[in-house]
Amino acid sequence: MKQTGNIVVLTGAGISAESGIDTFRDAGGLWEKHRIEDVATPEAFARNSALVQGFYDARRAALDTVEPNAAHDALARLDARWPDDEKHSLLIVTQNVDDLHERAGARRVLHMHGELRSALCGHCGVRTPWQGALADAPPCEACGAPALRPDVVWFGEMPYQMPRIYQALAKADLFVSIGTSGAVYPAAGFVQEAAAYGARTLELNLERSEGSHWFDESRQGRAGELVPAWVE
Ligand SMILES: CC(C)NC(=O)[C@H](Cc1c[nH]c2ccccc12)NC(=O)[C@H](CCCC/N=C(/NCCC(=O)O)S[C@H]1O[C@H](COP(=O)(O)OP(=O)(O)OC[C@H]2O[C@@H](n3cnc4c(N)ncnc43)[C@H](O)[C@@H]2O)[C@@H](O)[C@H]1O)NC(=O)OCc1ccccc1
Ligand SMILES: [Zn+2]
Repeated sequence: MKQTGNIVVLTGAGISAESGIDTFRDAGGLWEKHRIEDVATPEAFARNSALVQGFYDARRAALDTVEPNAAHDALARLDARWPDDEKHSLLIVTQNVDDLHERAGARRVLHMHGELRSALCGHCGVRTPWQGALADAPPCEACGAPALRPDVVWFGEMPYQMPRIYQALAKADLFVSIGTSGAVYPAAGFVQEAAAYGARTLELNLERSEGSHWFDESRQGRAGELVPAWVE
């Protein structure tokens, strides 16, 4: 059995569910209230930017009403004690656009689908930390274009930092997936990528995900219990 030195953790909406943030596909989830095509594609933004800005402004505002939960805290503890040297590394790749990993104290976090607390200029690409609404945003400070949009990856757009993610998957000894349904690519394909390079693969999820059969082991339950138990 390969010694566990290099760990990649993939998280999805399920890890933030116990903090009170809606998931996407569960009953009453975001995609029940909004059609993906209407709020999470570049075409939707071009068609009706006010609707899309409103969707993300509401989610950004909701961040002030929630706190990290025991699963975020446990990953932050792992991040604090796991070495970072030629034999050890840890990367938390999240599909989530919330800031709960960082608020729990985790540092080695990569937001592959972007962040609510950031604005992206659609004209010059400059990113600006953003707290309030974007609906009535001023023009971009860098280029003056009225083109500020949520700094999130929409369907059909390339996720962020893919080369860094594939690099980490290629050297991973252990790949752990937490709170994700495995319905959205390329994230849903990471387990196969890691397994192809010989990593052990573990799923921690409320129910078996669409890609559950790709994992060496799948544990069902709430992240708030499963993750602290796994980390300790
Ligand atoms: C719908 C799907 C079929 N479509 C795609 O995958 C598309 C198209 C596609 C690409 N490749 C393919 C291959 C096959 C088929 C389709 C495709 N992918 C794309 O468009 C991607 C971009 C996709 C990103 C879109 N943006 C998001 N988010 C940001 C915005 C926003 O947040 O609004 S996706 C968004 O939805 C996904 C939601 O999934 P989950 O997080 O898993 O949430 P979900 O609700 O589904 O599940 C929650 C799970 O938690 C569990 N759970 C619930 N409570 C708990 C609990 N308490 N504890 C534990 N578990 C729990 C539940 O049981 C459940 O299993 C996340 O990724 C999330 O970020 N871009 C792209 O492909 O670019 C080109 C490319 C790429 C690479 C190389 C070359 C070219
Ligand atoms: Zn600009």
